[in-house]
Amino acid sequence: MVEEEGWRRSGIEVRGLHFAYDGQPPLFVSFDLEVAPGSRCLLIGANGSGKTTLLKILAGKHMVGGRDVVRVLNSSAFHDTELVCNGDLAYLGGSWSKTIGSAGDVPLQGDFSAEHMIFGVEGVDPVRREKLIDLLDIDLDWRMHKVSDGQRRRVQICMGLLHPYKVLLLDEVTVDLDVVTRMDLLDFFKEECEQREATIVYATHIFDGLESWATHVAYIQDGELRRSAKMSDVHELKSAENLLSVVESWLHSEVKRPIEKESVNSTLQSLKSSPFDQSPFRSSRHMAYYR
Ligand SMILES: Nc1ncnc2c1ncn2[C@@H]1O[C@H](COP(=O)(O)OP(=O)(O)OP(=O)(O)O)[C@@H](O)[C@H]1O
Repeated sequence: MVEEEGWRRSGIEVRGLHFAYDGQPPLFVSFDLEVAPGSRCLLIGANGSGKTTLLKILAGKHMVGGRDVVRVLNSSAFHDTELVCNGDLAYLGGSWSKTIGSAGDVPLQGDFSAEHMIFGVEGVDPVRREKLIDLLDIDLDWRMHKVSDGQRRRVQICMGLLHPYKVLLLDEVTVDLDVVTRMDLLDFFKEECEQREATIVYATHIFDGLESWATHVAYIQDGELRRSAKMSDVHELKSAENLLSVVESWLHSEVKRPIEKESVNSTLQSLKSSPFDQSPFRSSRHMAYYR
């Protein structure tokens, strides 16, 4: 996905990533990924393929080897904590109570108002805040313990976007939104990428409207990057009806690969007894650190 000279100074770069959950076989082995600044990259894959794990690694939530393995905005995603603290790197995930971008760990289900939550985030440009409240159609009087899942999600998204991030990692956050809000939000993201050269990686299983929204696609299967391309270079899209049918065909072809599955098993077997076993990556995964 290298598009311009010097993009490494401000994009995402993953080089030789190794990662395994404690006691599990490796999920990522020598994994590489590049995302140029200003990209809107769809992260696609079957359930369990590793999307959430990858986004959390990009968000600096897992320690993975040295400073050069996962670089975001030319900093180490894990080691350079100011990336998150200053709002440059934002992560919006599925949980209501986990970290919300730079807003920290905030529970979103107590007896308090949406206004209390949103206005509690410090150092925010009031114009940007009004724009987001309007875009997400948030009633500031909502009591957070009485709202619907979709309304709570809107408040979560609003809080996560209050600071003008440079890199935004989205893990299926639009799933509870109604179609109008989802499309308005996608338009907002597009504007952010085009006007500020923000970079977005978006993991989703909902493909409506994404053919023209995304600039790039990264498709992973069992922790392996199978495709990484500009949307305009995905030749199947030219003949298929929509992105959904293309992704469907990719997922179907995964199931039809028994021989490769065998080879994955033998690869895992050989990894267990390979020098990787003694590598620093192995020891770092046994010290698995989770933020
Ligand atoms: N905390 C954990 N401990 C051990 N294994 C985990 C943990 N979280 C995820 N996994 C495993 O890692 C693999 C990748 O999971 P991950 O959540 O990254 O997949 P995903 O692509 O986001 O899936 P989905 O589309 O269902 O959200 C799965 O096999 C899963 O079982």
